[in-house]
Amino acid sequence: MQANALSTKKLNVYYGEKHAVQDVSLDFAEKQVTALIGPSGCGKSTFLRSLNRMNDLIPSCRVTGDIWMKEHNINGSETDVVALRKHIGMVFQRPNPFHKSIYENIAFGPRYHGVKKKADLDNLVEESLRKAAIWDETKDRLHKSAFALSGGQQQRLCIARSVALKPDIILMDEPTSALDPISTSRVEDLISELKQDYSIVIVTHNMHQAARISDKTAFFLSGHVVEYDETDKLFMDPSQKQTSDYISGRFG
Ligand SMILES: Nc1ncnc2c1ncn2[C@@H]1O[C@H](COP(=O)(O)OP(=O)(O)OP(=O)(O)O)[C@@H](O)[C@H]1O
Repeated sequence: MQANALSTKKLNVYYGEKHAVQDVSLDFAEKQVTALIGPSGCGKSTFLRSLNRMNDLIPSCRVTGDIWMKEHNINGSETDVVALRKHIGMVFQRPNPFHKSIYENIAFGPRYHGVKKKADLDNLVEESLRKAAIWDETKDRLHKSAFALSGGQQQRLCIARSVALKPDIILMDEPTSALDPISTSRVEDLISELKQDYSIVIVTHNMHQAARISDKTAFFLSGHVVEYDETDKLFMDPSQKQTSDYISGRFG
């Protein structure tokens, strides 16, 4: 049986009185892509952001329940969230490179975490850009601004920035929704390659995308998980009527 990279047990998320995520228990297998789908406002992003404690940054937000990474429950006050986010990286909907050079976008995080030698940083920059399939497009302009890259290239740079910290898990919140079809296809190919080394959890509104790139899919509705299964099974033979109504476009 495949080991889990991360598991939630009865995870609940509240914004003040609003109960946005309700009793969600999910296991994310190592080196697999798991897609979170569901209509707007059903709690996918809120759930995703809980997994690396990004919701801590929202004052009204409260998260209860367990998030297990190996034998550690990371949803506790003793968790060092900066160190945690090194293990669980995040890529956002809109590419958000730093106002720095391509090289510095990658080197910044590892340097902060203690990699000081230039040769080590050079290697890490190249390795990360290669892993994110953007080395060939950037190798001759590493010291130019990241903002000179196209949107699709910036998103692959952001993935490289995440990879440079050698995470175990990469969370992606609609990473292609701001991209054109060709850039989307490149990022999808990249996700399929990255799963050889990383466990990936991706929120997507695009059901074709979920079907193309994920191994497992969770269907969220009104803060609950209605169904969680192998992607092929969930799309071809869902066990819940709400799932079949959603994937056939009857609502959402
Ligand atoms: N910072 C916040 N403060 C208060 N309520 C919030 C906040 N962020 C999200 N919510 C509410 O929590 C619920 C879940 O939102 P969330 O963004 O997680 O849904 P989603 O499924 O990711 O939606 P979408 O697909 O539109 O991004 C919604 O009702 C939303 O209005």
